[in-house]
Amino acid sequence: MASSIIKDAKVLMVGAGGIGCELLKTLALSGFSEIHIIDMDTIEVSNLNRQFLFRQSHVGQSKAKVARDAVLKFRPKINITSYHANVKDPDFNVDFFKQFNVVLNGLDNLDARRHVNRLCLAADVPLVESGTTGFLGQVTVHVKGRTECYECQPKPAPKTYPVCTITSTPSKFVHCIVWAKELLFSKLFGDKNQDNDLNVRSSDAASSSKNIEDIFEHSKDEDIGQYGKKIFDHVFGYNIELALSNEETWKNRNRPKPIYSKDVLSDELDKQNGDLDNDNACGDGFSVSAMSSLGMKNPQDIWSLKENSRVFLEALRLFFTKREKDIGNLSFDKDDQLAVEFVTAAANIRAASFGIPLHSLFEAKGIAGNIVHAVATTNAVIAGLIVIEAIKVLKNDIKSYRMTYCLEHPARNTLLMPVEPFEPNKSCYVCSESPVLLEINTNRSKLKDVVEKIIKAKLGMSLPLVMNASNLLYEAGDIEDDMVAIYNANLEKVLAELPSPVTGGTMLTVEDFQQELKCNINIKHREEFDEEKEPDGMVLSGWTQPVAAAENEDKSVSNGANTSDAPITEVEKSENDDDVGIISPVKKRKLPDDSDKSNTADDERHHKKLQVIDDEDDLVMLDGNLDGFKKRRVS
Ligand SMILES: Nc1ncnc2c1ncn2[C@@H]1O[C@H](COP(=O)(O)OP(=O)(O)OP(=O)(O)O)[C@@H](O)[C@H]1O
Ligand SMILES: [Zn+2]
Repeated sequence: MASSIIKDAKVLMVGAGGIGCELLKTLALSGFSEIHIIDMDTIEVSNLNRQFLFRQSHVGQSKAKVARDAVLKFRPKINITSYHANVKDPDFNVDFFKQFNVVLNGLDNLDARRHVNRLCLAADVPLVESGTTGFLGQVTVHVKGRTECYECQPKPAPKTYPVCTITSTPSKFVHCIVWAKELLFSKLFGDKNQDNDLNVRSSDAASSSKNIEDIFEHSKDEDIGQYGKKIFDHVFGYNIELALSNEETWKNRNRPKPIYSKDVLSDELDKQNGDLDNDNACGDGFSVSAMSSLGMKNPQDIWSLKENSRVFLEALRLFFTKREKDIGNLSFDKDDQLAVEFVTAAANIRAASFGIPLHSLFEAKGIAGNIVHAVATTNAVIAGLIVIEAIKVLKNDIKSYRMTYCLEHPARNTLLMPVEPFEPNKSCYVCSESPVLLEINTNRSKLKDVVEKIIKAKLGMSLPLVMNASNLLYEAGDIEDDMVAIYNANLEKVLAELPSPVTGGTMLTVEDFQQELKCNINIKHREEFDEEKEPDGMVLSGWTQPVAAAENEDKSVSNGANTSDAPITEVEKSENDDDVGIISPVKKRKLPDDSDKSNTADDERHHKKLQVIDDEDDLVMLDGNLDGFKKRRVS
């Protein structure tokens, strides 16, 4: 029988996807009887394999509503209110949040998570946050003033690669994918005005950039088969030869092998690549497919170099014959079959050239689309943990709160790793009152840089307003010229008044129109910056910088990485050989050492050897030889 704490609780769930479906079911079966659920999406066929409250007949309908109806069928007496809406809608404001005892997130992106975190802080409602990526998952508890908020630890930027690794010295398949998707694909089918580093290395040789442009340009009367081979030979043959001519580069590396179309496709040089007579069979729009036109069926097959070359040329031909109107506007989309085929083939040919193992279309698509396939069981485990933490929160049982990590490679039979939550980060720009400190050379830096680099990129404020006392210094959006002039004059005045060198400082207040967030930035003037360490000529502190281990954390926190614009070389966690199951929480959120004898009786209980405890306080205990930890845990 459910206790009254559970029965009387009013709960808000955000997200009715993979985690959300499991969570709604578990809440209902655990005795919760007042549940509100927000989800902005409609049901897609691809959701049905794991979002078990949905059926084929529901495709196209609101997730929140269908989830509600499905659960009411087996728990007809409880109240479930569904909202088919974005949680960022202004209707869901601080007052809306205040009516709930706890908020439970089952989201898939950083942006919405941050938004809910900030609203929970503003409304002073506890948040149980969650995420899964394949076999990995975690549940964390965030209670204002007691534990870290969701943003106390900065989320690391997506992994990026140096441009030269991508353009000249790939060593992993993922580098070839980035090259194929961000450089070659964009060059051929994307916006011609965009900068593109495709020829970065070859352009320092004799060839002028004019010539290079000409090569990629397709003139109307040029035979498309010939054009395809010309591109092929240029990027896989000529460019590689050019790169090889720089001996320095290859001193400690394996030399790549140039590949020309005539070598790979010698026996069919004059044969038409695809089956032209059968053109109608390969569809229109997103359904156009080089694989089907070439009679290739299994996306899990690893194609030979020859097959990749045929797919490359056929996909290119199909783009120019069937998708002509898209050319110039395309950016890579993992749901665009022809784009995935082209990128797979191009990445594989490049991989062959550099002696890197080839991959199937299925694998390449996962890497290119940063997809980690969802695992229904992980979602179910995580949903169960969310409910356990929610109950502790409702009981105000602070000592028992746990952040729990679901591991991919359980060590010593430990699938779940509970960790005590940490205290709020005193210099968190979201939940703490203390201002962020920004040091810049105020004679050189423009407010625009500050807004772009710090406020947008680091603080994640998208439509900011920057004030100095009551003077408006910056406002995002379309602003009249005379207003801009006034802002600039205000800014100059502020900067001119700044003491130099660093003393005092000036407080700017930043507000975000969209997210109910305000942040104070204390600006101080500084003359010199270390160009290597501080290339932006500005330093933001009073806010914990990402730590080395954060890279791994990204893997566990994900379930939808940052939705913000990614840099060109962005690549994320889907690459297999990086996914070796090292879970950062072990590194970052260190568990208490066995020798940490300052334990209370309660702590002692948590240091026992591995065992499963069937009371609701904890699931699995760890023994561990883990170093001491710096941050203080909530006690
Ligand atoms: N800002 C938002 N407001 C409301 N709901 C959101 C918001 N952002 C994400 N969601 C919802 O969170 C859910 C996340 O679920 P999940 O991670 O299973 O993703 P999915 O879109 O269902 O599946 P997949 O991305 O794997 O195809 C989705 O149903 C999505 O609509
Ligand atoms: Zn915080």
